[in-house]
Formats: sequence, C-alpha cells, structure tokens
Amino acid sequence: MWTYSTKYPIRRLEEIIGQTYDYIVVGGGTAGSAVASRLSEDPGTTVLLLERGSYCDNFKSKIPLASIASGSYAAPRMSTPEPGAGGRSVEILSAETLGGTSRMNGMIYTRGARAYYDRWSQNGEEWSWVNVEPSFKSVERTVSLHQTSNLESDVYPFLEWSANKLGLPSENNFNKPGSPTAGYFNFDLTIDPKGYRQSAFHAYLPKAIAIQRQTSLHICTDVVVSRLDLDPLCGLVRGVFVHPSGASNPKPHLISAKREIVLAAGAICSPQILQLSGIGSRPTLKSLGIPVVRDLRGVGSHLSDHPLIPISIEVPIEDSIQQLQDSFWQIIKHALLYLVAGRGWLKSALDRGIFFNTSHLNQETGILREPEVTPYSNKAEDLANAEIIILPIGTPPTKSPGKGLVSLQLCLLQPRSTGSIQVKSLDANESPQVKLNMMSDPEDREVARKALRFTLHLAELFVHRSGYPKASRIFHHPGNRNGDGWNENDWRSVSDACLDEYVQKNVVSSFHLTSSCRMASAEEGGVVDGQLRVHGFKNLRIADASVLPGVPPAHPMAAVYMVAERCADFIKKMWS
Ligand SMILES: Cc1cc2nc3c(=O)[nH]c(=O)nc-3n(C[C@H](O)[C@H](O)[C@H](O)COP(=O)(O)OP(=O)(O)OC[C@H]3O[C@@H](n4cnc5c(N)ncnc54)[C@H](O)[C@@H]3O)c2cc1C
Repeated sequence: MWTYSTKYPIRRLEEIIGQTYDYIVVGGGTAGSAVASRLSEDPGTTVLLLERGSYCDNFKSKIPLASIASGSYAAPRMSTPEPGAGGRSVEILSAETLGGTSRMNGMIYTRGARAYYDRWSQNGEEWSWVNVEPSFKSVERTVSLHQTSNLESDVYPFLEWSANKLGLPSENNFNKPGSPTAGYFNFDLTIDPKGYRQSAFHAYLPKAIAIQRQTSLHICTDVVVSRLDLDPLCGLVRGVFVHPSGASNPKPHLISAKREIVLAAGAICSPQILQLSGIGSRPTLKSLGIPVVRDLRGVGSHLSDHPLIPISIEVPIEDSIQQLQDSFWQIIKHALLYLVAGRGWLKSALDRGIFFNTSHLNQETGILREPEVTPYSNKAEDLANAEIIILPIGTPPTKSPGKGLVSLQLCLLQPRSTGSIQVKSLDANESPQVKLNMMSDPEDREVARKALRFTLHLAELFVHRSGYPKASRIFHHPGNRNGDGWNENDWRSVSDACLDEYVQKNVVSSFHLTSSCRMASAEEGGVVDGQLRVHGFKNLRIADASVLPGVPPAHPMAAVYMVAERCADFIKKMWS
C-alpha cells in the first residue's frame, strides 16, 4: 500500500465514544505505543490507544540533536521545593504525543546489567535476566540502534585516556552480555539507518502499520483519561472515562473494554489515574473526597530518579556544540553535514559515558581498586552506582554564551532517596504534585561526594595530563577559586561541606522518573504483581516506567520497552 499520500489515521473522540474494544491502552508513549502495536498484531482483536498529546511528525522532531528535550509536545513540570536542592523546585520534563518521552529523550539505549534483573527477581517475580533477555531482543528487532564513530569533538579520546588511567576499561558495547559494568562506553542510540531519531512512535506505530491495521487498531489523540470504570467486587475494570485534552469542566465519556486495560501513562500520570479512580492510599484519597475503591498505599509512593550534578570544562568552541549558538555558518555547515553525509553535531550529542562504583575507588589514589574488584564483576553489590555522561555543551547552554563548554554530568545511578506522586485536584488536566525528595538519604550524599571527587580527578587528568592539545580549564566546579586556579590534585583537598553545597546548588533531575507503581506485594508497598496486574484487579495492568522496582542503574528507556513487550506477551498468553 502507498502510504505517503494518505494521512496518519487518527480517530476523533466522537468516533470512539460508546465503543467497546478488546483492549484499551492508556497513554501512547514509549511503552504504550509498543503495547498497542504488539496487541494489534492479531487482526482478530480490537485495540484502542488513547493519547493525551497531539499527533506530530515534522522533520525537526526527527533530527536527533534538534529534538532532545524540545518539541511542541514538551510537557515541563516543576517538583515541589526540594530540601536536598537547597529548597529549589527542579524542572521535570516529559513529552505528550504519540511516542511520548522517546520523542525527546537523549536516545541512549542501555539494557542494564544482568545483576539488576537477577536482584529484581529475588522477591519471587520472574524478571531475572533469562526471563527478560528475549524481550530485549524483541525490542532490538523493532527499534534501530546506532553507534557513532565519527565524533565531532576532539575531547573524547582524551577523556577516554583519563578514564582508562583511573582504572576503567574502554568497551564498545554496553549492552553486550559479559560487558564490564564499569568502564568508558560507546552508547547504542535509538537512531535509524537514515540518521533519524527512532522513537516508539516511529518504531512501533509507523504510518504503514497504523494504516494497515486501522480497522482493528484505533489511535485517538488529544484525549485525557480521567478515571477508570471499576467493579471492585469482581476485581475488574470495565472501561475508561475520557474527555478532550485541556477542556475545562469537560463531560466524561465512557469507553468499554471486554478483556483488559493497560495503563501506560508514565511514572507521573499512571499513579494519578489510579488515585483519581479511588485506588491509592486512603488518607490521600480522602483528603480530596475521592471514594476509596482499594486502599493501596504504594500508589504514587517510591518515586525514584537519578539525580544529576554537572561540572564543566572550558575548551575551544570548535570542540563544543555551543559553536552552533555562536555562528550561523556553523549551523549551515552542520545542517549540510547531517543532510548530505549523515553526520555532524545534529546527529551526535550524547555518545559516550563512564560508569563506575564509588565503593571500588581507593580513597587515597582515587583510582579503581585492584585486584579485589574487577569491572567485569556481575554481583549486585558491584553494579555501577555512578555515571558520567559526557555532554559537549554547558548546562544550561544559555548560561555561558560564546564559551566552548563540555559538561561531565554526574548521574547517581542507585539513589536511595524516594519521593511521591499525589493528586492535588480532581481535574485530570492538572498535574499531580511531584515530590522527588532528591538527596534526602545521607547515603546518597556520601556517594555524591565520592563520585564528584572522582569526576574532578578525571577532569584534572584531562586538563593537565591527557595530552589534549588545546587550551582547557575546569570551569564550573565546587568551591570558589576560579577555573584557572584549579590545579592538579585539588580533587583531594575539596571539603565535604564544599561538595555538599555544590550539590544543593546544582543538582537537577535526569528525567528518569520510575517506580511510582512499582512491582512488589501490596504489603511491601507495591502496586502490581509479577504479571503487571494491579493488586486486586484481574484485568488492569500497568506497563511503563512506573512499575520498575527501583530506578535501574542505567538509562531506563530500554527497560521500559522490555516491560511493554512482556506485558503484551502476558496478555496474549492469557487470552489465546
Ligand atoms: C529530556 C529527556 C532525556 C532522556 N534521555 C534518556 C535517554 O537518553 N535514555 C533513556 O533510557 N531514558 C531517557 N529518558 C527517560 C525515558 O525517555 C523515559 O524513562 C521513558 O521514555 C518513559 O516511558 P513511559 O512509557 O513510561 O512514559 P512516556 O513515554 O512519557 O509516555 C506516557 C504517555 O502517556 C500519555 N498520558 C499521560 N497521561 C495521560 C492521560 N491521563 N490520558 C491519556 N494519555 C496520557 C502522555 O502524553 C505520554 O505520551 C529521558 C527523558 C527526558 C525527558
């Protein structure tokens, strides 16, 4: 079928009101697109996918660099004031459109180490590596992955040398079984062979599929699911109430499901929908006058995220993406490089990262301890608890115009601090309260100190020893001395108080929110069982970042896709 002349088949709300489907998927984001696509593979079933955002598929949204953290579908929110961030509210980004946050993320695809899944499975759930690996393979047959070899900035080999000097091996593939859990990595990015961002929308619901399945798969955008139609006595969900996005005092319309409903509205909105439906902790629901259908205290609790603390190095502007801000000709040059040769800054942004475990560092030398631990260990206690994402731009880029900056974004991978999501209004258009509670656990502060010292040590090696042939200096860092005054070995002398103050002033969210409806027993504060069913309901599942038992020690998108694939498999098995 020739699909280019035909519009993407989007249903209007009027077309679906009063209909009954086999399956309803709520949220057409990263996981929701995958679940709807897999469930609609069987032409004998009917599937409805409901998405709050609008349909959008313009050229800019496909360009990797141009679409990171931007787009008409960006949905920024602010957290509550965070004591661990000096009382600041921090920005939380996600996207509302088909493909959800996979339309604007950094595209880094990391499965996560085997030990993370084996630990997940310790509480009796079948999510160990052998169970999840086939689903990762299904994802990777659908979502194209790409590695960048031609890097635009000269800093990379010298940062790699510095990481190696600190005991971290270089590894080309983070996702290969048997790869080290600590090292300097070349990331797999979700970019297709044409050099376009490959989001969940493009991978799982491309126009050809949407057209081919349009009688059995209905995709409806610009609608908000406000609550579920529940039958608590039978433990069933019968349908969802929807209204147009953004409408004030909207009339809710019921749409029914014969078999199952899957919530895939993300770590913020899946718990919101449950709470608005009367599933949540009794005090939260009662405070808003919501009748309690099931008292499930885990709903919205245990919210996890990776705190991110940047330091930066100043380099000549040609080694930083900031050159695009500075020169119109550079924009033209890189646009041509991208369009003609499929390379350049527009394609390459977040290509390399450094993973390490702070408890493996020798506090005297600041180097990975040998031979007691090896980066190849796959024990849960040896998993990396920190990552340095190399970002060839200052953050925020607007803060230092005209400067060439490269940031080392320190990401704490195993934070113990957890926050919460709580509805604050009966209106589903209104964002719930998001409390990250970042850096509240003393252990996170201790890990941050060690990891920051390591990051400074790495930056010092790069500036003073790596042989990087251009002028460079540590630019944004803890303490008051200016960058020129930062010398070799200063990482040793920076005080705990100084590091703590730096964290408070600079920590931000990495937008890796997970675990607000986590998989665990109800007694342990869990929301879903090992088959992703909400406790107390036979046909209500959740498949998105909210079900992960804790934020993974890796970037979460791959795990979210894997959960979506498994959810579809569970449902297909159940109804076959
Ligand atoms: C700027 C940024 C960079 C990131 N970089 C990376 C990275 O490089 N690698 C990585 O692994 N992870 C990254 N992440 C995180 C990753 O993208 C997310 O963890 C993942 O996409 C979450 O998927 P999800 O399906 O849970 O939610 P989403 O993809 O956010 O999907 C939820 C969908 O539900 C819809 N929805 C919500 N409420 C309703 C409702 N009431 N009714 C109907 N629809 C609703 C939303 O509009 C949205 O489309 C990044 C995130 C951001 C913001």
